[in-house]
Amino acid sequence: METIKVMVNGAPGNVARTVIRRIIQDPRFALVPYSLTGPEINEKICNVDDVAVQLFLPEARSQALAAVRAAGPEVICIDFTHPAAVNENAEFYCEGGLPFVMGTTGGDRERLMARVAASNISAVIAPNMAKQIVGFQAMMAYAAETFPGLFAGYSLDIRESHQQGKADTSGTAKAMVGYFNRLGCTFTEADIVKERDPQRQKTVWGIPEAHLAGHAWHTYTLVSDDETVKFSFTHNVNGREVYVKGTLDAVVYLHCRMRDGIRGRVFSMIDVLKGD
Ligand SMILES: NC(=O)C1=CN([C@@H]2O[C@H](COP(=O)(O)OP(=O)(O)OC[C@H]3O[C@@H](n4cnc5c(N)ncnc54)[C@H](OP(=O)(O)O)[C@@H]3O)[C@@H](O)[C@H]2O)C=CC1
Ligand SMILES: O=C(O)C1=N[C@H](C(=O)O)C[C@H](O)C1
Repeated sequence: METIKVMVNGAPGNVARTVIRRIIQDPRFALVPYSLTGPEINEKICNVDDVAVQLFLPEARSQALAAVRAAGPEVICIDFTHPAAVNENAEFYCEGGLPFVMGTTGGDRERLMARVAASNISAVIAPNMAKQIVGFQAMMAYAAETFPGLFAGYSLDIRESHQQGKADTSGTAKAMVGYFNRLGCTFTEADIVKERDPQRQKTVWGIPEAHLAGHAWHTYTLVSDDETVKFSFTHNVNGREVYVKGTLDAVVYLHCRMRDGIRGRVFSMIDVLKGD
């Protein structure tokens, strides 16, 4: 069986390390043991189980590219880094001819899409790789397309809680705003209520102490104008494992699309889930 070569960027960050650990164990993949890292990182190596991953600071991207090229052709990159790195990293992938799965949220998303469209590679870009949440997004997309204005007149409340270090508002919640708008709700991304205080997360939200450092809780609540009807949708994730399977599915999907000769295309996780 042919293995897919994969570079994971964002080590020693939480999601990157979790993804690396699974890739090492999965015979479908061969880890390219290099990782773009953040400006605050002093270590040169990130050890994951018995594999040493060499870290490259943002200013050492050209050395990283040379190392990746030496690993052979057709390397796919996975990006779980930082919102501030999204566009620069996308530039690195597009210039380097490296198809990529972008799990990192934030950055200038329009510029990100346009850069891929103008490039010689394709990418999977999605704010959430958890397949069951992607399925929920697909349901929302169907409802928005099929029943526009269904919830006109309803008030909407969106609340999300993540670990204290999360730099941006939930990308998943932002994506949901678009569906709710098409369903008739007046709401902007700025209206999303975000929680980053561990004390409140524990006492008000009931988030288990063990997961204060890594969780993603979201609730969307709709109430009719006369307050006689209420809908509530919740997805609460503890830990990081749920994102890994979807991410690896995305790598396989992207590998196949590149083999099909498709270039300059941005795929979503809904595309990956459908497997079209
Ligand atoms: N799509 C999805 O399903 C999911 C997406 N995410 C997203 O993934 C991203 C990472 O999340 P998480 O692992 O929890 O975050 P962490 O903060 O744990 O890890 C991010 C890592 O990226 C590093 N980094 C910062 N700048 C750069 C850069 N220029 N190039 C490479 N690496 C850099 C950070 O280093 P430093 O300490 O120096 O900043 C840190 O080590 C976030 O945007 C998050 O929202 C998370 C979970 C699921
Ligand atoms: O930072 C996180 O943890 C997560 N980020 C993504 C987002 O911003 O939506 C996905 C999930 O919520 C976890």
